[in-house]
Amino acid sequence: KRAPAPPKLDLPYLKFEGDNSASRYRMESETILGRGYAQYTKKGSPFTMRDPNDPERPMVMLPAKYIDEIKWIPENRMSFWKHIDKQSILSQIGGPGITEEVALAARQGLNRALVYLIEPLQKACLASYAKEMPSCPEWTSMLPYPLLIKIFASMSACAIVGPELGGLDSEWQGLSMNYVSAALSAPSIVKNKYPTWLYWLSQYTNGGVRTMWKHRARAREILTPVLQNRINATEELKAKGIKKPKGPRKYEDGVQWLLDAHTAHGKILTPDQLAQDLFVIMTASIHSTSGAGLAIIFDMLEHPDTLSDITQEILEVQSKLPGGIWTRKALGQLKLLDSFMRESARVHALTQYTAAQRIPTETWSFKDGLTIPSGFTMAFPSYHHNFDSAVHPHPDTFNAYRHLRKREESNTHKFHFASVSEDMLNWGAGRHACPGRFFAQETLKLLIIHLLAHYEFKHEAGNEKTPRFISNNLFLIPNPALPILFKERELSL
Ligand code: HEM
Repeated sequence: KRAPAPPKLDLPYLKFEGDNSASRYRMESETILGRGYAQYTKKGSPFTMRDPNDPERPMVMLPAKYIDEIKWIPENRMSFWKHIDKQSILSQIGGPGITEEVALAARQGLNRALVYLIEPLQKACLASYAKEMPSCPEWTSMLPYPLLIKIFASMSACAIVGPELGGLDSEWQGLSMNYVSAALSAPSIVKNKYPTWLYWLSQYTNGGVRTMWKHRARAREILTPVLQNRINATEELKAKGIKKPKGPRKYEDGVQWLLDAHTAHGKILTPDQLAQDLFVIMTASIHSTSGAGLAIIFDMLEHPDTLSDITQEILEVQSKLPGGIWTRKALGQLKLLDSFMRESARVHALTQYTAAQRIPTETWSFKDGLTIPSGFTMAFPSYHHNFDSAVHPHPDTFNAYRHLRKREESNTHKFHFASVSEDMLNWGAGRHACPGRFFAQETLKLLIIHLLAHYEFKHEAGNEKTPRFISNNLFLIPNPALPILFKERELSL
């Protein structure tokens, strides 16, 4: 029996004149979003357009004024995870899904421990550069994106699985990266080949999905002793009557934080659940952070005028660091670099045209009467919000000092790269606002410090017309296939 057709929405529906095909949306959805923003959102009204993840229901684009009303509504009424499921169907084919414990582990465990993690992250960053970056005494052409992925992955492994598994050539590194690429490519193949009610079959018949299940099983095996170590360490503290130790515990890593989060919710963490939770953290973090990093590099090439000031700022802070070891406080002093990173995030919206996507699980009415039936995806057009002159004066100018000036003039605690604020919706909002954003901020800074200190980089002649950014449905992705020239330099930091 067919499900009843979803209700019709009494809201303007925007589409392309003439060719209104799915492939046109893939390349040009920004045009419709831009039109809708100018005509409706900017004036405080919603509009709808095709939802690339739902052929039956359009997506509702909301003005920013509605965000406060939904940002703290619990997940079971206003779901972010259902949006992720619609987008990637991962959890329907045996892949990992976001859970309360994953969010809690990142929000509390990771963010509290971040202050202790900077030194190991710096070491992992340097070791990974030494391994992955080819020698380049002369200008040498390279693809920066795979490099960024490898370096960020090895930095995050040291934080996520800790010392036993996080090493550079560890089995975990290869396994988890292979899992993430299978998990990113398998869903679209399954979506194209199977009807929704046969998705479950893909674990037996589809090579990519089978690979995911194989990696999940192996991860379960290698995580079993690591989890036991964390359980033992927690028991030891308990036996000594220590509830909250001063300073870092024996283990401060994803395995420990997930164990803490499960315990806090009265749940037992199994090795299989641990594998899934770690994989979802990696899936959420690797390409998003590497993409933001690549966008920053492209912007540094496009707007080199502030690079000498940024390098000078790094030199000044670094010169006062004992042993050249960075701390969270010292990274926080890189205010111009931070402002540059936030400006890059403003103009490229951290790779997504929309933010704070939510699906109401029951009919939802806003205070002014706007009513959205369950199952429809609502989102905020964050990219166009970033280019609204009422939000950011002279929005078409890339101004590396923009957010630094705002910090100086109004509030030093706001407008950092990782700040969630009304002027930038990229990190989402409320209970689901990205809990990994501070980690992304600090890892990107460490990565960029090393890059600026040891390399010059420039575009290759002849590729001026190659697009720097590519639109894909509601994503804006820095071109991963654009090579850049690198050359080693001696700038002593
Ligand atoms: C530049 C890099 C990143 C970007 C652009 C990004 C972006 C986002 C966005 C837009 C959301 C949804 C927020 C909302 O709708 O309110 C989100 C959620 C999430 N992110 Fe990130 N993220 C990044 C890095 C990371 C990292 C490094 C981690 C983990 C270490 C992480 C873990 C998560 C998790 C677990 C959630 C779900 C939170 C929840 O549902 O409560 N992210 N991220």
